[in-house]
Amino acid sequence: MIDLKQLCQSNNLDFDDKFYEDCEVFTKLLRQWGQVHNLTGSLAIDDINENILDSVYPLSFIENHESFADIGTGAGYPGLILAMARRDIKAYLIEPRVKRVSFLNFVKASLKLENLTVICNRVEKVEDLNVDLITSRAVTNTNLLLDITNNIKEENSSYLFYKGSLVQEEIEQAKVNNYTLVNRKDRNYLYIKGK
Ligand SMILES: C[S@@+](CC[C@H](N)C(=O)[O-])C[C@H]1O[C@@H](n2cnc3c(N)ncnc32)[C@H](O)[C@@H]1O
Repeated sequence: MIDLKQLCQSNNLDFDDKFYEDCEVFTKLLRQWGQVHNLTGSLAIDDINENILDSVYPLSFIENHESFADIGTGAGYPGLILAMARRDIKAYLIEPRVKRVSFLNFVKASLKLENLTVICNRVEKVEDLNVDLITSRAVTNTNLLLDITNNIKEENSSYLFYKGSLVQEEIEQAKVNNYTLVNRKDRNYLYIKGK
């Protein structure tokens, strides 16, 4: 089994001990809830650690943001993990499926994540929210993501989309400018800067 701290450090990421303790609680709860409810894919520890690393990896290259909203957080990747890693940033998780929202709220309460708000809705129906970073993994293509998040963006919002091999086609289709593309294994992180 690969230790999460070692995994993060070998990727030039370091967090305080509290983050790793929180990840242990998250992992335990995910494995408990995941056996009963259909929350996510693999519940193997190594896969959970890899998903945690995938979630926080962009913290090594993105700018500082005051708030972010994660679209379609599911069982927690990447938005819940980002909120655990950066308790100083206001975090919103937008997820319409009730069981997944119950799990996210249970983790929020267990870890006393005061920076976190979980919204049970589809993003296009969310009102009165504007954030300066919008994140999403495995929900829909870039063009559609930009479209359905129009109501929660600020004038200069940035975007961080966790993409796979189709990222270049998506960039062209969505006519994206001013972006950074960072690759790690099969993951392509598409960071579209608002300013
Ligand atoms: C394949 S799961 C991905 C979950 C998580 N982001 C991950 O990478 O493991 C897609 C999630 O997006 C949510 N979703 C789908 N359409 C959405 C929408 N319009 N607004 C917010 N969430 C949405 C689904 O309920 C589901 O939990």
